[in-house]
Amino acid sequence: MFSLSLVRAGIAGPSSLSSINKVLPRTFIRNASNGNGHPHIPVIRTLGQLRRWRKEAREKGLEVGVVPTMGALHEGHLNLVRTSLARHSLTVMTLFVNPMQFAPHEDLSTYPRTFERDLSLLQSILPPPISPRQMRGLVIFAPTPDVMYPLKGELQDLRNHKGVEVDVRGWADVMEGASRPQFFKGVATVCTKLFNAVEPDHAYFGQKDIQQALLLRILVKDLLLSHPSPSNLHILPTTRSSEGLALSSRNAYLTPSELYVSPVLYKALYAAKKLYESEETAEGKDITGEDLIAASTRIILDEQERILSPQTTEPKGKGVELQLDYIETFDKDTFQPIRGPIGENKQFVLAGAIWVGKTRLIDNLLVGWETS
Ligand SMILES: Nc1ncnc2c1ncn2[C@@H]1O[C@H](COP(=O)(O)OP(=O)(O)OP(=O)(O)O)[C@@H](O)[C@H]1O
Ligand SMILES: CC(C)(CO)[C@@H](O)C(=O)[O-]
Ligand code: BAL
Repeated sequence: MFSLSLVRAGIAGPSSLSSINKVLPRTFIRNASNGNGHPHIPVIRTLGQLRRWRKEAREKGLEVGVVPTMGALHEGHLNLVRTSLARHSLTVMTLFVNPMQFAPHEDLSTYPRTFERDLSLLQSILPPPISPRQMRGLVIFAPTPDVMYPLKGELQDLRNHKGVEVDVRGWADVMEGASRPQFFKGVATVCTKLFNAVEPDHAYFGQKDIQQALLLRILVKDLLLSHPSPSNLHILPTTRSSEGLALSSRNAYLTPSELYVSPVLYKALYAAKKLYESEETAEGKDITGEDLIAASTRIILDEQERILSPQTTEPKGKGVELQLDYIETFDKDTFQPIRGPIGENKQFVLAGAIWVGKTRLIDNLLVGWETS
C-alpha cells in the first residue's frame, strides 16, 4: 500500500487518491483527480501546508530538490524539473511571479500567466508510477503575494517599500543589474524567502540567467545557508530552439518576424566565443575583452542595418526594431569586466541583452568552464 506521506508528496499512484481526498484540505489537493490518466500534482498554496509537507519529507528521509520559476513553462523549465525528478525523491516547482523584481515601468501586469497549461505540461513529463520504490514526486508551490510578502506593502516602487530586502552588493549592479537596477534585489529577496520556505536539499537554476544563478550561489554562501548549500545550487545548460534562440517565457511576446530575428544574439555571442577559441588567437594570446565585445556587437549592428535597409531582399524580419542593450565579457566569480588581453585558460562569461521590438532578451555563453 502507498503511505499517506507518499501520496501527499505526489509519489503514490492514482489508486490512492480517494484516501488523500478524505484527509487533506481542499486547497492542498486542488487538481488531485484530473481524470486524464496523468499522475496528479498537488498544488500547495500556503506556508503551513508547505511546512507540513516538508516536515513529513524530512521525517521520511526523502531528499527535496526545488526548481524556482515564474511559470509560463517551456522546455527549459521542464529540463530543470526532469533533472531534479531524476536525482531526488521529491521536487518542488515554485511558481510565483515575483512583483519585487519588476520595476514599476516593467512588464509585471502582462507577464504570461498560464497556470492550467503549466500543470498539464508538468503532468505530461511525470513518469508513470512503476513501483513505490521507483516513483518520483512533484508538487507545485504557488503562493499568493501575501504569502511571500506577509507585511503586505508596496512591492514594486522600492522607495516606498517597508520590510526586508536582500541586496548582494558588488554583484547586483553590473550587466543585468545595471540595466534593471531593482531586479537582483527582488530575485535575491524572493529566493531567500523560497529557500527558507522550502528548505531544499538541492536547488536548480538555468544558465540562461547566468548572472542570477551565480549571484544566488554567492547569496547562499554569504548568508551561510545550508538548504541549499552553495555546492547544491546547480546551474543547468540553456535549452535553445533549433535556430539557437534561448527559450524564455518572454519569447511569447515576440511576433513571427521578431522571432525570426531573435537568434541574432546567440549568433553574435557564438561568433565571439569562436574567435577567442580559434587557434590563431589562442597562440597569439593577445585577443582582448574589447575585441570580443566588438565582434559580437558588429553582428548585431549588421543585422540591425540589414532589417532596416530598403534594399534588403530577405523579407523575413524586415522592419523589426532591434536595439542593443549591452554585450559584456566578465569574470565568473567576481563579475568584473574582462578588459585588455585575456590570455589563456581564463574562465569567463560572454553575455548580452537586446531589445527585439518591445521585448528584452538575454543570453550568454561560457568560455573555459562549464556549469554544474
Ligand atoms: N532556456 C532555458 N534553459 C535553461 N533554463 C532556463 C531557460 N529559460 C529559463 N530557465 C530557467 O528557469 C528558471 C525560471 O525562469 P523563469 O520562470 O524566469 O523563465 P524564463 O524563461 O527565464 O522567463 P523570462 O522570459 O522572464 O526570462 C530560471 O532558473 C531560469 O534560468
Ligand atoms: C528565480 C526566479 C524564480 C525568482 O523570482 C526568477 O527570477 C526566474 O524565474 O528566473
Ligand atoms: N528569468 C528572469 C526573470 C525576469 O526576467 O524577471
